[in-house]
Amino acid sequence: MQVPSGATTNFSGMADLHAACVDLPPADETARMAIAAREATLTKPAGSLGRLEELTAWLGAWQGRAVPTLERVRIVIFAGNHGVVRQGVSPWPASVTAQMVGNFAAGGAAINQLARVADASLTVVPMADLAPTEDFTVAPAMTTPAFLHAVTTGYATVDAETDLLCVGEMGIGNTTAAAALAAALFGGSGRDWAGRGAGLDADGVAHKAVVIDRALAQHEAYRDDPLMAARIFGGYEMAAMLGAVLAARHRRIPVLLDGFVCSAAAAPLRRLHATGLAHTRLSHRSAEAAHHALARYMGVEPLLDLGLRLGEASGAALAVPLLRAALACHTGMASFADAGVSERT
Ligand SMILES: O=C(O)c1ccc[n+]([C@@H]2O[C@H](COP(=O)([O-])O)[C@@H](O)[C@H]2O)c1
Ligand SMILES: Cc1cc2nc[nH]c2cc1C
Repeated sequence: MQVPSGATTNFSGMADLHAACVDLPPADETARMAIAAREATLTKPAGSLGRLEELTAWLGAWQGRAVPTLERVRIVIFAGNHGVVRQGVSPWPASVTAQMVGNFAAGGAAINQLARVADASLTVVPMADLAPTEDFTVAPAMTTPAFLHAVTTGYATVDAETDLLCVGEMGIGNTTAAAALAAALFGGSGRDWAGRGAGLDADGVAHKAVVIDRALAQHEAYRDDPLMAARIFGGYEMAAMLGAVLAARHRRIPVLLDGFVCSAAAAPLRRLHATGLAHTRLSHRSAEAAHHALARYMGVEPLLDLGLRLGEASGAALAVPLLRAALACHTGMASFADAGVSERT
């Protein structure tokens, strides 16, 4: 694991953060056009590598390179605990969050194996010493300073020398936070957004939906304010993911989002700006039932659909070899002219 770099951006107020979320740099369209031009010369029918072609162009457009690279792939996992766990919304005790952070450090988690396969570095950032947020059925999950501090921490974790960032999380109870945040951002009730999380049964999911409905009724301030919604219903690790995805945008680093929780954490950027998540791709569709709807609201199409419901950036890590394959084709294939292959009539 690597030690995160120190803070370079400090969001001192919600207005500061809001400004950073709406004043966003665009991709490098010259690089995108150069990649499309080379793609058209390669020995295959135009478009026959499907979404792989678009992925190469996306990588290069955000890296600002006509020849994209995947030398420095970094996975960052943020961990946090949730006060709403006391409402009985998870089948696991909150202590598992810290225990899994220990497991990440010891190399024993799924993500340690997947990061190695992806040839990616892995950084784990425990948030707020793993103290829980407030129970958001009673009070906002975070105070404004605590929320901004968590966003700033996530922002500072992103190393500018990164070719691709994979973002993920660990936090018992956070599928409830993600579901409540999704409802706050896109509408609907607890029933629409509550799912099995880390293994609830049907009765548990029904109870989780009631808890979410109570929380939505408790708060008003989130309406039409996506950042306020993230403060009220999110968590420290979710705020940090928001900060990391935002930092990547300002540094023009392409991002692979992970599952349901990661998507909900990043979703305020989509609500605040039509192209707020253009530098990201959704790595997979989680088995969490509402991820399908959330992806649709966010206007993103998952790359993989493997029935994963783990979190900890596992889906993002699994999509890295797919990007490496796309890039290998783009950089390694011969052109029609070089290979002496006839072009179509
Ligand atoms: O992000 C997802 O798609 C996802 C789906 C199901 C479970 N999780 C993980 O499970 C934990 C949260 O589950 P729960 O039931 O305690 O809310 C948390 O550590 C997440 O990383 C994550
Ligand atoms: C064991 C365990 C591992 C996890 N990894 C991410 N979320 C998790 C939740 C649990 C319960």
